Amino acid sequence: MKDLLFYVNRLRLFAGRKLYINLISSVIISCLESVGIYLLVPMLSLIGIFSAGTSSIPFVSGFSEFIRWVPEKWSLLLILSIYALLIIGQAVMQKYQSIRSSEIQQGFIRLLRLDIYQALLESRWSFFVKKRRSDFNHVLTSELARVSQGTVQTMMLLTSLIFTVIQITFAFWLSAKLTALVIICGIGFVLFSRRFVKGAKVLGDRTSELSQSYFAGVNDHFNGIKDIKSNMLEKTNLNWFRSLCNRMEQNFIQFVRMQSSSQLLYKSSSAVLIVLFIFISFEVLHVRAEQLMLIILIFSRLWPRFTMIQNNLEQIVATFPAFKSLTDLQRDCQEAKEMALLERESQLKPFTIEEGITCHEVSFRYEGDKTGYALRNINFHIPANSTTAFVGKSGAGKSTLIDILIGLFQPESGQIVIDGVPLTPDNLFSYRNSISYVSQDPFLFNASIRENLMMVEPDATEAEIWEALKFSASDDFVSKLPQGMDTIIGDRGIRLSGGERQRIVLARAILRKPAILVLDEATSALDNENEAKIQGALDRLKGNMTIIVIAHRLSTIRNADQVIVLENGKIIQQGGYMQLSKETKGTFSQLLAYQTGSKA
Ligand SMILES: Nc1ncnc2c1ncn2[C@@H]1O[C@H](COP(=O)(O)OP(=O)(O)OP(=O)(O)O)[C@@H](O)[C@H]1O
Repeated sequence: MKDLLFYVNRLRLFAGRKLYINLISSVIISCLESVGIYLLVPMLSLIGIFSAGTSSIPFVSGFSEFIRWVPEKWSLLLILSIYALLIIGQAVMQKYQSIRSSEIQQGFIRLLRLDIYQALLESRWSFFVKKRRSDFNHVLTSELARVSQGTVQTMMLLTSLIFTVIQITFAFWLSAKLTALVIICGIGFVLFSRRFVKGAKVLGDRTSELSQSYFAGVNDHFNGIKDIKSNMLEKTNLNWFRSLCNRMEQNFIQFVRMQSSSQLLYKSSSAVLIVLFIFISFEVLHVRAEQLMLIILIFSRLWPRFTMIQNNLEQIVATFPAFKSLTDLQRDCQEAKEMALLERESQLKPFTIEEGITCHEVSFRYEGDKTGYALRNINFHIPANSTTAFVGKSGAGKSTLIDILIGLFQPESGQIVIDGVPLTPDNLFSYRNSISYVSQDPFLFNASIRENLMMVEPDATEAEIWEALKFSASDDFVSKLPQGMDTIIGDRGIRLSGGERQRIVLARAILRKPAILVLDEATSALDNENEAKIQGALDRLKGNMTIIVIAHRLSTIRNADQVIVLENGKIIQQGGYMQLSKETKGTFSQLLAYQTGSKA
């Protein structure tokens, strides 16, 4: 409920004048409708259905006075024309009201989407390490749609309530006793329907859980489709999916069943109430026929509104979990926020490295990891424009150290110092903006090669792009593609081979002309020939750029200026390649022996 009110308030702040105009339109539409109903009495009495005694009804008496001034043969036409004008007026107002409503709704969805997307983009890397990606998809698609639906339902509820209050006021004016009777019955009904509202809440919670599992599952399955196929897991996954779909189907049917039962009870009890109402009005309260007719007309217009209020309430309650998911994610994002994008952009200053990067007494532990430190007391210096390679067995801490070096994680203790200045939130984004990072599993977008390259450097010239492609030994294969650089490469670059993907990502990294180039196993998918070409290109870059490499294949780091060997989160060896390869003991010589096939 608190979350819903928060979003309703946001809607109020966002839509402002439009929302108030809509609410005022609802008031006017309801008034026009009530006047239209009242006009039926003089109309029917002119036709001869009611006696002249109808003038005792409020408003009608005033109108009868007015009509007396009009020649008799025109009076019926006048009333009919006013009636038609009232209906046309209502229709025109309803048209603009529904256009405005959809403008408010769509604008509000856009606002929420942008808000959550920006908040996610601005969140720290550690936040993404903890969370499931599918949860973001789920909130951005399914839950956001439910939140917008819930907000609209709340607006509709408000409109229905305004309509109801106005109509009831008119009815009170007509006959206080009869209206009081109807309201008492209405209150009884609302109390009775509370259990349906509770049921809607339970089903709403379950819908949210199921749709979260659905998103997570589908996401996982299609990300891992190759493993599923190659391990013959299709049947297991299909069974899981089938069972989830069944549960979703049952949940939805249960919701509709509950809604239909509440409708059935509502309609049957309404019928009983109307019969009782008419009986009491005639036999006990001795109400006049025309008064009773007006009251019945007003309430027959109101019944669908009551049903709508009941439906709106159930649906709003069913969307409570979606409101909660959205506020939870927004709160988590807020906590994990690094800095507003705009602030960040204004802070980007040209960044160069004159002396080098120093890692001083850095220790790091993953959140909630009770097994210990991933890195402990790490110290080293990377001179500017040199090449440094990190090696070590799997799980030694190489990737974690790189994540700290590029500012994605903050060390638990110790610091990263650039040219004698510690890395702080003030210089972090300029520093990061000067880094090109190529990961083990590089990401390419489902777009053309040109678009993939230019997204990091929109002003790059054709010559610069080809130069980057040449550097990464990609120019040959790209020029042979059917559409050359404009060839679309599929999801994550699936239409390219692993080695081709790595080479395009390398070209993208180099196109930015970064101060620091970080290659995390970036050449692992290349054959010897292409690896040699890239090695040659990297050698040509030596002295112009600070290069940091993680390598499993030691042949790729022969020309590194220094090699740092990690084991269990600690530096155990450090020196030039030649120097370390001469040592007969230690991890480096073991790794070298495994790779050259000789015994350590
Ligand atoms: N997100 C995480 N949460 C908790 N622990 C993690 C996380 N990522 C890595 N670790 C742990 O931190 C340690 C260092 O991992 P890291 O990925 O840095 O090693 P690595 O040397 O890069 O390994 P590899 O060569 O296999 O990629 C390992 O013990 C690993 O289990």
